[in-house]
Amino acid sequence: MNAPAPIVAPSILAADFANLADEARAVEGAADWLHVDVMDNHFVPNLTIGLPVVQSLIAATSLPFDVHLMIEDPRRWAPGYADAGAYNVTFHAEASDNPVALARDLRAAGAKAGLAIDRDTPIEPYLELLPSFDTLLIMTIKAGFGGQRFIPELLDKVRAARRHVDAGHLELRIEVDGGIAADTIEQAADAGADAFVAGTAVYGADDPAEAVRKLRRLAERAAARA
Ligand SMILES: O=C(CO)[C@H](O)[C@H](O)COP(=O)(O)O
Ligand SMILES: [Fe+2]
Repeated sequence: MNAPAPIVAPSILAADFANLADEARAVEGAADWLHVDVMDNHFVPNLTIGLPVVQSLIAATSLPFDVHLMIEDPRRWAPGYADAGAYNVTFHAEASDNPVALARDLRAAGAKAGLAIDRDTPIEPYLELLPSFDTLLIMTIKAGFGGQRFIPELLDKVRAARRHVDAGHLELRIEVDGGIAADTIEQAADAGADAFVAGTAVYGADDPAEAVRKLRRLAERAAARA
């Protein structure tokens, strides 16, 4: 495995929504990216925040934004997040009929392009698309809600993706999202993930920045073993 240094991305889904800017700033200096879950009450049953709030948050913090779009019709909405200055914009494979075209649009707008794979979607049909992407987000839960239990069986998709990425010498982050915490992050890193979203494990902790640092130490330890 040739994974680069691990990235930890706290998810503000688990933060206090009345104090989002402060919650974002609480992990500045510790986090690599800030993960923002955009849910539209159609692609998933939950509803969170949209572009105006993300624009304001981007202006309020220095962290690179990792936007996870759990929405229908991403071709209509995703480029707006790239235009707003998001570092990485990830949309779901299940919601897109032409993922490569949308990845091209996102890159043209100056963002990294991410493809997300939900719990029940096999990875194999998408492996050949990966050269068009910078990030592959593999859900380790069913997309839609924070605070769910990590599903270790889904790491088989991470292993398959890691084999493909390494064999093809692709420059692509393999990100896991859902139930990532001190007791699960090493399994995910061992499987080949090198970017880790954590909501509850960070914002449910007394010291969110220290929780991020601890997760990174565990991921680094696993990467060193590999
Ligand atoms: O995409 C998501 C849910 O669909 C969230 O990013 C994810 O749930 C993070 O929260 P937690 O770490 O609490 O599982
Ligand atoms: Fe997410």
